[in-house]
Amino acid sequence: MRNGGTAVAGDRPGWVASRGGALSGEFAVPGDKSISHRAVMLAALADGDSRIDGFLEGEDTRATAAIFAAMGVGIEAPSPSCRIVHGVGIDGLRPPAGPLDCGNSGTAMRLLAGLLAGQRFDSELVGDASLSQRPMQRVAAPLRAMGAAIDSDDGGRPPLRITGGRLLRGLDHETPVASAQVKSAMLLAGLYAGGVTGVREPRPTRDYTERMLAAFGWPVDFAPGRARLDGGHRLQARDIAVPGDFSSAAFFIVAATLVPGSSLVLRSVGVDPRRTGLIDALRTMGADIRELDRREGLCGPVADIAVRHAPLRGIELPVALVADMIDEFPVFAVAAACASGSTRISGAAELRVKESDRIRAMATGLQALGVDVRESPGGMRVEGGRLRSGAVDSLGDHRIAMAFAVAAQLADGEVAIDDVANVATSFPGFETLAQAAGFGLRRA
Ligand SMILES: O=C(O)C1=C[C@@H](OP(=O)(O)O)[C@@H](O)[C@H](O)C1
Ligand SMILES: C=C(OP(=O)(O)O)C(=O)O
Repeated sequence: MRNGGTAVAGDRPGWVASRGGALSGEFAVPGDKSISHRAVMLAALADGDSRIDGFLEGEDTRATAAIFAAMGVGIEAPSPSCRIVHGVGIDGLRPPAGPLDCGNSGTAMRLLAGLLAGQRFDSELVGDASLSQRPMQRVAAPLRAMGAAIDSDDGGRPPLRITGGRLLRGLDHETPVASAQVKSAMLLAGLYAGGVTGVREPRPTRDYTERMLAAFGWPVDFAPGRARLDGGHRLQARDIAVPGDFSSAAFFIVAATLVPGSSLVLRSVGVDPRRTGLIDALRTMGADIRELDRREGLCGPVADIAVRHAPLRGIELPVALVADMIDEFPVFAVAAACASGSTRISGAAELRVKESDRIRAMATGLQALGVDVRESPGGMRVEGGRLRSGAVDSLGDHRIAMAFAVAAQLADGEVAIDDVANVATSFPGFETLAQAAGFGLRRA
């Protein structure tokens, strides 16, 4: 992790990626990032010990675990991807000795802003260079309306300084952007608030916070696009099995779809509809993707995903799918670049405030590989065609780096991808898994 925005020389490892061959194999991707963050948070605040299996050993989720350890929560790691969390109870967190470092993770910072607003002690949330540029006003403003004291810089960016000991009151809030992070921040503050906290969203987003709070015994009333809870309850420890992260599986789903002769099975992936808009989009374009052995999990259905190569044709992406594939646009842009005809993405301006400006990063990188791409404020138009060799900058964004590793599997020559260290924030072991599946990929 690069702390406090101080990237040091030699801290920009890169890849050289090129056509491998048909992709094959049956394997699992690491645990879901969103669920792993929430599992640590709720288990920390619960009464009793919780075991988390399938925990994502990524830098983002390890940062969250380290933050709770810094607030007095005992967390054991008996084996990789397993955590035993000794919950301290809803009011049991202790004041941290210094700033709490969220690293690269917007989810950690925004959810913790809500949770820490309700504590009796002061705290400060900091992040790396990328996170320090991301908008926090979207959580700070409604939390202040609940009575929280949160200080940021003039532009509403981190660090966030939170004054403890405030009496919070419930708020009925309509979020202007569809954001599970904003909704979750409100709900976590609502645990400590008097009265009812309600959130309504312009489009439904992932409801993991709601489902998991309910599973830990806190009464929550929720349906797609809305959630309500009141303060004054307690959380009971429980075990959590984290499914594979659909957003990590997405790189293999697109790669196997695009590379002729490919056939892959990805085991035990979370396929909740609020996450799988990419499957709907790719199927409309002609993809051959099947869900096998679908079973119910705590956070929605889990399935094995079978993908075979199929030629794609461009589409006008329905805006209704945007929130359900919000983290998949980098790799979706690659699918669009390899489809026949043009693909139009709109209504996705949120992509500009992720780990990088993902519209700009994908448009620039694809143009460097000879693709005809035109940016718009809320998306882009991509003309499908051949990809040639070239050099692209991931801008330190994990999903941009992995998306271009996929693009290289279709390119006419080598693709040099700069600044890939942050792949470890969400997908530790990507390189090894990708090589084993047949990717042409090596360290620069
Ligand atoms: O709640 C979550 O775990 C997440 C919500 C999404 O962010 P927004 O809430 O900003 O859309 C997503 O992009 C992020 O990777 C994880
Ligand atoms: C946007 C992402 O994560 P976060 O907001 O937690 O940094 C992501 O993983 O693509």
